[in-house]
Amino acid sequence: MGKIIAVVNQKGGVGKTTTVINLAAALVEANYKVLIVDIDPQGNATSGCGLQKSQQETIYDILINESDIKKVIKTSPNEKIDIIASNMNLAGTEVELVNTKKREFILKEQLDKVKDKYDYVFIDCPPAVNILTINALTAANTVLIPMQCEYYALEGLSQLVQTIGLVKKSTNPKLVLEGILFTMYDTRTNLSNQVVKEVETHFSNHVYKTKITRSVRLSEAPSFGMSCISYDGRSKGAEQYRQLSKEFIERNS
Ligand SMILES: Nc1ncnc2c1ncn2[C@@H]1O[C@H](COP(=O)(O)OP(=O)(O)OP(=O)(O)O)[C@@H](O)[C@H]1O
Repeated sequence: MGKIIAVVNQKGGVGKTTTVINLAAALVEANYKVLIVDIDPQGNATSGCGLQKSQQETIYDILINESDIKKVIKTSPNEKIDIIASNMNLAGTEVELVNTKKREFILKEQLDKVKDKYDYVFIDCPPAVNILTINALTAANTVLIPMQCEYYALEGLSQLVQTIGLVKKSTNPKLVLEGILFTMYDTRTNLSNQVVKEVETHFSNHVYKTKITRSVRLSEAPSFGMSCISYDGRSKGAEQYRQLSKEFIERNS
């Protein structure tokens, strides 16, 4: 099948990487084949999966040096998730690709060579709308948006929807929304509940019923280079991402 999902939000620190790693880990636990593509120069998905950022070849080599994508794929030591690593080399891509023709399509052309080996491919995007994010949105079938329950998140969401609209008009007409996931959710605050209500009014079918609350285990796991599912499989964070994976699968079946 090889469905490609770009995990996107131009706002930083909203839980993109945490969602990519833990949703992927929950799907692998349920016997699905998953590839993570780290396209963020911060390389947090790379280190969070227990891989060194100083890999010999990374997504940079795929985008800039036309390296063979099959040779760049590594496997995370704990969860056995396939992953294409990233590091700071990627930070200059915008400038390096400036004279490259069809530069928005590089990732798509490369992923087309391997996607059918997987059930799902998740692309962890940087917190910006730049050539890396546009490559991800051009390669993707769908967009998954993690968001926090903050007032400004609503503004950010409408900007993101506009960006998706622009990509649909230019490089990827078939791109659709996979879902909106509330992260670091706090049921006790009125603001959280108001933001959820507002988003559900506009995107009712697309908002995941599963909400990810704040959890210490989820924030600790990356420093051990593993998902929360591997780090503490019985924790609340692990259970919530398993629940999300079930909802994700149901929607995709
Ligand atoms: N549910 C949660 N509970 C507690 N901490 C969380 C939760 N989700 C994410 N975090 C923490 O919040 C921080 C930001 O999360 P994360 O790196 O996943 O966001 P991001 O959107 O990928 O960030 P960036 O935009 O910088 O790439 C990290 O320190 C992470 O461990």
